[in-house]
Amino acid sequence: MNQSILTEVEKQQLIETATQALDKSYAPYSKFRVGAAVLTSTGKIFPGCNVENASYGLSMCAERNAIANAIIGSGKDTIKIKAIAVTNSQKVSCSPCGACRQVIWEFGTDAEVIFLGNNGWQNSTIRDLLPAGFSL
Ligand SMILES: O=c1ccn([C@H]2C[C@H](O)[C@@H](CO)O2)c(=O)[nH]1
Ligand SMILES: [Zn+2]
Repeated sequence: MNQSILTEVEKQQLIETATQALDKSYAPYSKFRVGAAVLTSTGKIFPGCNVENASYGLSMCAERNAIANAIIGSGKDTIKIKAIAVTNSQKVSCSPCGACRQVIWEFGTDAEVIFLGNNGWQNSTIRDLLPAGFSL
């Protein structure tokens, strides 16, 4: 468990936004609803949910949809991810998948990652989850 760089209010708002995003999830195939929320360095929070497809491999994770939403909603060339929270409808331990870790890394090598672990909310960093992430 890492020390959080967020205020308690920021953390609760991020978790609340990720939890609300669960209701928007489109997951008729796996029935595994995922909600995520990105906190940018400007202090704004953006939600995302997983969106599946009948062609299963085209399904998109909640984390990457939240990042896309943050980019669209930020109106700047790029964003900096301060933190990302992720939760799921089954309340099982679930950290971002490998693809999402690399995409988080792209927009915040110091990002905090808050996810539902085995014993409730767990704090980590993208550096811990993705050692030696790829950058150009
Ligand atoms: O971190 C994760 C892991 C899985 N999923 C989605 C993809 C798919 O729709 C469903 C089951 O894998 O969960 C996410 O959104 N984020
Ligand atoms: Zn993913």
